Amino acid sequence: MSVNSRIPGFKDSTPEQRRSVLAERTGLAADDLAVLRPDAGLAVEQADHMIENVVGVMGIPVGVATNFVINGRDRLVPMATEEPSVVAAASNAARMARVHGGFHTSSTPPVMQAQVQLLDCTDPHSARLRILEARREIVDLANAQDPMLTTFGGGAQDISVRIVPTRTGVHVVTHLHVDVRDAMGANAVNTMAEAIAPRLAELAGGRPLMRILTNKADLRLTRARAVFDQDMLGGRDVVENIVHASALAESDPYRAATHNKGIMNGITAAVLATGNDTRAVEAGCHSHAVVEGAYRSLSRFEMTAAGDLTGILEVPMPVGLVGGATKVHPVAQAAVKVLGVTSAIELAEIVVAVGLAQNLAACRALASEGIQRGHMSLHARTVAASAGATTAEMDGVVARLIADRAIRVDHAERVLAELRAGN
Ligand SMILES: CC(C)(COP(=O)([O-])OP(=O)([O-])OC[C@H]1O[C@@H](n2cnc3c(N)ncnc32)[C@H](O)[C@@H]1OP(=O)([O-])[O-])[C@@H](O)C(=O)NCCC(=O)NCCSC(=O)C[C@@](C)(O)CC(=O)[O-]
Ligand SMILES: NC(=O)C1=CN([C@@H]2O[C@H](COP(=O)(O)OP(=O)(O)OC[C@H]3O[C@@H](n4cnc5c(N)ncnc54)[C@H](OP(=O)(O)O)[C@@H]3O)[C@@H](O)[C@H]2O)C=CC1
Repeated sequence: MSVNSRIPGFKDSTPEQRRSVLAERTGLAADDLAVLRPDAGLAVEQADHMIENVVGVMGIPVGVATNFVINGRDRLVPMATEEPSVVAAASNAARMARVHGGFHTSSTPPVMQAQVQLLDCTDPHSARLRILEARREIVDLANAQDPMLTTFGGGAQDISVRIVPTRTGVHVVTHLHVDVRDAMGANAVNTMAEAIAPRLAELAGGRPLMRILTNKADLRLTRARAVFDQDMLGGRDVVENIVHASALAESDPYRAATHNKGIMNGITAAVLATGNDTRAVEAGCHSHAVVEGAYRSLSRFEMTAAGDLTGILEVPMPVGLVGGATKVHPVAQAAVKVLGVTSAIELAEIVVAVGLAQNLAACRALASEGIQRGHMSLHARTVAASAGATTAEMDGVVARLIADRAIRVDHAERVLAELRAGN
């Protein structure tokens, strides 16, 4: 179903009103979104089947970013995060990209890599070639572990072998390249790694040790690109300043760390909402930011010939639609339905587009009025709640905090006391 992701005023509705607008815009039945209701969500009994020693469930806010157009299709994007202004920022940037066609994405095939570490090889360079000569045998042995994956058109495709000098000697490290289709793929490739390790050790004349995927999933890349409107950004000066901000993040690891955190604000929120492995995605993105030994920004912004701003982001994006928590967490299931995705690649491309949008919104704020106006005015609600404001008191306290330009808990407590005393 084609969605219209442009919902002006969505921000001023109540959660219940937003859920009904969401159902209407996506064509989903109310039941599909029932898990988002306050009395629903993940039950403790369900959680007890997901992790160990369960004692309860922790609720995380789930918002929906609006305005996204990705490869010509409108998307409403569920985002799970505790941080104020993140969902607003993503929606804001998507609005600025919309006028120039929104986001355009692409991906490599979903190839994950497992590593098998071999120690004590007396002739590591010859060992490497002996392993490569047995490529077909190793790939077939790996595929014998997961025949289902091959029926989906996936499975082990290739191997590569690296010689890694370490302080405990030279290690021969074999990478098994596995197309995991719509899975995130960690369990699948780890099983294959354990299965091929003995044969690799025999070929190399070494001892196998680590048999595990690498989260530096640089054969599973997803890219997003967009043009953001000069006028909506605030004019040519703002465009030029964002390019300066990008240039610093490309050259300075101190700035790059926060620039990339801004990207992950969007990526991690969308990954969490769909029940995917946020740690795997973050490890992949941050390891991908190291280029020629230096940690740099993951994205880049340039000015177009027309004076608008174009941004690109290319990162590993190991997310799945089958397996992991995605299939068992009810809210993740609802999020996947709202997204309307049917493949892991489709999900990955939406996630990376959100990361680019998040990055742009932050850089635009920083390159113009500064981050605090927007961020803190939304953070004021959290401050008011920390001071004990009820829902009925919230708007009054927030308005005073912003008017007094004092978005602090101690001031919120004073304001609350005044309001309650009838002043
Ligand atoms: C916060 C805004 C969006 C306000 O920006 P604004 O211009 O005051 O917003 P507006 O009222 O003009 O609304 C513009 C659009 O923003 C969205 N929007 C606006 N308000 C809301 C809201 N309440 N709820 C939901 N959506 C909202 C919404 O899409 C709206 O348009 P609509 O769709 O309604 O036609 C802007 O100032 C902004 O994007 N700031 C950036 C905030 C940010 O990046 N937050 C992330 C946390 S800071 C951080 O950790 C990252 C950082 C900064 O360190 C990274 C880095 O250093 O690079
Ligand atoms: N990042 C990390 O370092 C690590 C992460 N993990 C965890 O591993 C989990 C993800 O691993 P993953 O292998 O995806 O989990 P699963 O094993 O749960 O799911 C993958 C399996 O789903 C089946 N499947 C069904 N349909 C498809 C399809 N269309 N495409 C692909 N597979 C399909 C296949 O199994 P079959 O062929 O048997 O049907 C496949 O092996 C996450 O929970 C993650 O947290 C675990 C270890 C380390």
